[in-house]
Amino acid sequence: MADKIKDAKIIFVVGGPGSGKGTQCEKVVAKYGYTHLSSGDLLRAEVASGSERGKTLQAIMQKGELVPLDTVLDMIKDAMIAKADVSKGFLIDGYPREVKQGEEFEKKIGAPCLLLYIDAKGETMVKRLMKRGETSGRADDNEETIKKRLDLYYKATEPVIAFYSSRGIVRKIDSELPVDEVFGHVAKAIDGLK
Ligand SMILES: Nc1ncnc2c1ncn2[C@@H]1O[C@H](COP(=O)(O)OP(=O)(O)O)[C@@H](O)[C@H]1O
Ligand SMILES: Nc1ncnc2c1ncn2[C@H]1C[C@H](O)[C@@H](COP(=O)(O)OP(=O)(O)O)O1
Ligand SMILES: [Mg+2]
Repeated sequence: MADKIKDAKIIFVVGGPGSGKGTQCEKVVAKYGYTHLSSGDLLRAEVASGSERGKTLQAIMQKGELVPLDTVLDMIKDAMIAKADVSKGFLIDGYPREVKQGEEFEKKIGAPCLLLYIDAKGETMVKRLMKRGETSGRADDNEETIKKRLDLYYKATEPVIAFYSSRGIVRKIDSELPVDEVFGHVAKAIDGLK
């Protein structure tokens, strides 16, 4: 596994709920042709399959909690293996959500060359998620769950940024700006990779 993807770039995309991770990843795919793997999308696909495991996952996500590490890491790993031969780069969106997830990813898969830290104010994220909730159909885009997701983000996920900062691979992106301007900064960070 590590062999198969050793030439592909691995980029972690980290930020609070509603910060704009998915929006920026879509644009990176369009411009650079990287493979976008969103942990949340992979989990929602499992829920949509109607499997027993999906039912368990749905209950956790509806509460705004994190699903077990092994479940989400296995899903990402399988998805990476499926694309390993054709992919020049992987955008890992929504993972790691806690330091332990980053450590396990590196043990089982490999090291990231860049962490895009998509940064928006708490109040901005809440506003965007409430708006997204009008049409997303997502069980977690409601006021009560949004609050829990934000709390968990500050508690569990922000330390991830500090952890990788010491390695010098974090690029902080101001996601308060209009989408295309945010993308300008994202593209600069990616163009800076060798
Ligand atoms: N820079 C931005 N300015 C305004 N709205 C944005 C911006 N980035 C994302 N959004 C909107 O905010 C919502 C959440 O974005 P999304 O990409 O789904 O975030 P995440 O994947 O981080 O939860 C979406 O409705 C999206 O259209
Ligand atoms: N890496 C991960 N570890 C544990 N749970 C995760 C996870 N990624 C996603 N989940 C679960 C819990 C999240 O609240 C839910 C939705 O995730 P998401 O789609 O990445 O949200 P968003 O894009 O709004 O930040 O799925
Ligand atoms: Mg998303």
